[in-house]
Amino acid sequence: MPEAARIPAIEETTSGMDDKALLSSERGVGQTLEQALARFLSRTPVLARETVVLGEAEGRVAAESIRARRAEPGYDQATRDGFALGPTASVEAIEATFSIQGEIPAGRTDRLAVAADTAWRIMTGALVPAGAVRVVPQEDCRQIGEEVVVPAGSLMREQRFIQRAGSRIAEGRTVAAAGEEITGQHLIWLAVTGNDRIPVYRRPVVGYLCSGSELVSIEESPVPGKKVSANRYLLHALIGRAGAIPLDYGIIADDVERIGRLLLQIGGSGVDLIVSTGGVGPGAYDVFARALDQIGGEILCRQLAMRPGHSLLVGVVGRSLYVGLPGPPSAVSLVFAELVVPVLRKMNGLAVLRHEDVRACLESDLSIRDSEETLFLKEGKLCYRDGGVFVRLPAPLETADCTLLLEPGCGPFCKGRVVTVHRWCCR
Ligand SMILES: Nc1nc2c(c(=O)[nH]1)N[C@H]1C(S)=C(S)[C@@H](COP(=O)(O)OP(=O)(O)OC[C@H]3O[C@@H](n4cnc5c(N)ncnc54)[C@H](O)[C@@H]3O)O[C@H]1N2
Ligand code: MOO
Repeated sequence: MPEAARIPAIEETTSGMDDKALLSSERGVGQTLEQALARFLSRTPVLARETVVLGEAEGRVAAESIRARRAEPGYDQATRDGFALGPTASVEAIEATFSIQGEIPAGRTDRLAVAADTAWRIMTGALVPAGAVRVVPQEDCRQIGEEVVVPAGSLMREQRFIQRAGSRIAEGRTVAAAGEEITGQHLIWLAVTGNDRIPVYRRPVVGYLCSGSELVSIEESPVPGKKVSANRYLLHALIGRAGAIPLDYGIIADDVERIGRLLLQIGGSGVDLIVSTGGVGPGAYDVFARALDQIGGEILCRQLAMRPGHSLLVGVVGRSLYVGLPGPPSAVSLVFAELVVPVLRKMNGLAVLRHEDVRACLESDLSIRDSEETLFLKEGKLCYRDGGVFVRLPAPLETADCTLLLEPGCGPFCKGRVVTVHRWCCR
């Protein structure tokens, strides 16, 4: 278990708020998503750096700008199987004849040269001999014994089928920028430019638990009144896709003392973030806020001016950040995407924390109560046609791919309205 990072002291601006807003914001009640996220991020540390071997770098975030230690390609290489030609005076003629000096397969390293009116048979990726003017693909010429006949058109073609040393990546050029996620393409560029040890940020470790006395594990057949903890699987996937390491702390009953003890145990174990689902609602079973109070945890936000997310808790337990998500699985995925993903992106060291805003046209009317205070989040399904971006609610059992953000005071949300959408990416 990694040593937990120190959580920064809170530092935020409260200017521009009236007394009532200030009071409620201090208690963390009724904040907007933006305020809650700013407060959460202000307490989120960027994790420590470590070095990984290139084979393990995919999906990690570069902790500094990584430069080409050598140029790519490292030598002038042929990009076709064919003939590397020396200069010839007979470009004006219909064709020119070159005598073949030998063959250069890929991997041959001796320094060769090509004289005027001669050619080397050459393979794709092989070192081009000094003095070569161009490579002509084999299908464009005729080999007759020890000679090759090349038509004039091929001798004048703009494309020379030689990739010069350093023409793709010059030595010293940035291959991956600090704060950028290392992708499969970066692996190619890093490998060819001699980068085998990659400085990255440590991945966040996220402990998760699901609360609810109605929850059972998948091995059990639930009797009426009980249900399988689907959030267990959802959270595992969401955390992993956000570039973090998920640790399952199981199902826990709605019991303040037991929850408090478990939170203390997880908070003391060095995880970076604790995520729970359920037990943050308004009723008598609002157990997490009470547990946090009992164990001396800090509450940063609760009950956002947002649905889902009206029931929600953000806080600090020991040296771990904590977020208590609402119980319904659809609320879990929406609030996770909007509030938790940016926090994990910051811990991971990513330069860009937020989802990309997409403007999309509603495909049908949405029956959402018009509200002056509440932001409504809905799962959406994007589609692209006729050069436009459209969004609709997913059909039952259809997977969603975005969050629809229905801003307060902007309704009614009728067919044809353009709304903001956050497309879900891997992190
Ligand atoms: N009088 C009011 N009641 C409720 C309100 C309200 O404003 N006034 N808000 C509702 C909303 S919205 C939500 S969200 C919930 C929040 O309550 P909790 O966070 O305590 O969530 P639970 O009651 O524990 O669960 C809600 C729902 O989700 C199911 N659930 C919980 N955990 C899981 C799991 N791991 N896997 C699958 N499903 C789970 C749970 O059984 C409930 O059906 O409060 C509303 N009530
Ligand atoms: O509080 Mo609920 O989170 O609106 O789904």
